[in-house]
Amino acid sequence: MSDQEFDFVVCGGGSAGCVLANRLSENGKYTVALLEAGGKDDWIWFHIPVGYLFAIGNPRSDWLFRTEGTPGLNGRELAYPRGKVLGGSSAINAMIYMRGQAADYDRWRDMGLDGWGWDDVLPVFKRHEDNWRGAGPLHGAGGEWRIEQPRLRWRVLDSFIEAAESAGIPRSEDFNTGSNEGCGYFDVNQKRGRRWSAARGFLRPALGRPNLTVMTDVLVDRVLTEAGRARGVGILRGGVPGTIRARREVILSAGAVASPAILERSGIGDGGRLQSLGIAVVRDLPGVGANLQDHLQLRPIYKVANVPTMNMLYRSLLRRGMMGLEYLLLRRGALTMAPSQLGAFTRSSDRHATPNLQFHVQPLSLDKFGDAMHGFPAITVSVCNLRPTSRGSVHIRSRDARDAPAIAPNYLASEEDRLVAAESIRCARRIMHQPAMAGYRPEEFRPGAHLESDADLARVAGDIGTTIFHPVGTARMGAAADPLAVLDKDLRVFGVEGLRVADASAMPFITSGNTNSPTIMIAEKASAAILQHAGAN
Ligand SMILES: Cc1cc2nc3c(=O)[nH]c(=O)nc-3n(C[C@H](O)[C@H](O)[C@H](O)COP(=O)(O)OP(=O)(O)OC[C@H]3O[C@@H](n4cnc5c(N)ncnc54)[C@H](O)[C@@H]3O)c2cc1C
Repeated sequence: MSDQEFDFVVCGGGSAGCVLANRLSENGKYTVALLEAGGKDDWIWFHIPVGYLFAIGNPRSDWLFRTEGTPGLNGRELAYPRGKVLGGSSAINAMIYMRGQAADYDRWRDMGLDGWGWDDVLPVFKRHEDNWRGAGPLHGAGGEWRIEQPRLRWRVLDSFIEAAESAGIPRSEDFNTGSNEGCGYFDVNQKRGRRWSAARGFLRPALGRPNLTVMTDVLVDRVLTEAGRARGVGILRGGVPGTIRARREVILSAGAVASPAILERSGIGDGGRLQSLGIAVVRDLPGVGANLQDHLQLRPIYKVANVPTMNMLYRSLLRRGMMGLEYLLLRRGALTMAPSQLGAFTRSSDRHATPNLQFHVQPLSLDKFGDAMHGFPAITVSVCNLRPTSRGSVHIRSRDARDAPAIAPNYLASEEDRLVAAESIRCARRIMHQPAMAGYRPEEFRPGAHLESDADLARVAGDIGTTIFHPVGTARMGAAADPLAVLDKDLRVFGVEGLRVADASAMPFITSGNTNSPTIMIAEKASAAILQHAGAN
């Protein structure tokens, strides 16, 4: 392939990459290439919300990564889904709109990252928002990122809100105010019953611009550097090597699994590790691929009676037909359903100043996503520790871009995380034992009411825990003196000119909630910093 040259080369067309492609091409002054390893989002299940059921675990849409065996999960390996298509993980995710807590961003600011406090990022969230509430002090309207209320309610979930209230968790009308404490239905990234991915929201409006080139089925191998400066990228297109040159900057937005892998293949990472793979060291940055954080969801399942759940509705062919018809005619009903509709945020103990648990309550149950639903009526009261203290890693196994990296999430490695796991199962039980649920005769199917001690609950957490799909932190921002920092506050890779990482990898600490919209905010701030720098040069 002959060399092509652009001002900016954006690697990865996911949540962050779609925002970067839009913003960097907006003023028409610069040429931009967006390189995506997956294909176009031209499959119906990228747009009908329940499509995640078919997209996760499917090579058409998912990288099909697997984790290493994890000691805290009693040796289990997990499927680790990541979107592989324009829109990235936002094309297959659960669509929950969540910013996190004000305290998350204030913590980033307080570690020396000026410009990342809640007061700094709130205007960024608002600017691209098109919230069903309209514009106000906390929300924006008219932007690219559409946010709606779910189009379906369930009696059993309404009762759960009442139960949470009597267990001391107040009702929440809005999880995105800076405090997400409370219980209520999640807002979702949908528009009139269709998924609203980053490709839909940010990329599609920019596609007609003559200065934006989108290339799909292009695997970025590594960043090409000359004298400490990024000059372009080496790619594989249909297995054929090629080069795309960057006049100004290369921006990695391949996500928290792939961005650190591209850095390592480029000679940017822990020097010793790179040398052992025969890779020449361009910059010794031991934080590359370290600091992996993710939310581990524990999935207590309760059998229930006297109330509809998806398990039973889905078994009936007639009901399924009706669901299809309802969607076609009204864009309503079960096909618009995000997997988790109801949320609750609370504290597992007084040790925490703000909620450290998030519940995702689902009117269905299954052994794991991809499996059939159980043949009995049940709900799942999934709960995760929002601020885990365990840290994992993502590292390449070889120099070959086609080899999947080794993902070691290291869940439940710390005593604190095991304690929170035990507390969170008890918290689920406390809510399910409230009078509002009594009419459904809830019966704990998993993990099992006989397990009560901290040690037993922590062990069984390892049996029922799985990812809630939020890996972050593998090329994190930090102060220059911080030995594990990879990026400065403007997302520039330390010691390599013309190279930034702008995606979920950049988070120093995981946000207390779902990570898609925080990643989109990061991409907005990266775009502003890149344009400012370009304007000054
Ligand atoms: C199943 C699932 C459910 C989730 N549910 C929610 C939710 O409800 N709400 C929420 O807020 N968050 C959710 N998340 C998390 C959220 O979607 C991610 O945090 C977010 O999408 C991360 O954005 P990103 O830009 O960092 O990476 P991604 O969106 O994953 O984008 C990375 C892109 O880079 C491409 N790429 C990777 N390697 C290369 C390469 N070498 N060359 C070229 N391209 C490459 C990928 O194909 C992909 O398109 C979920 C995630 C998943 C997977």
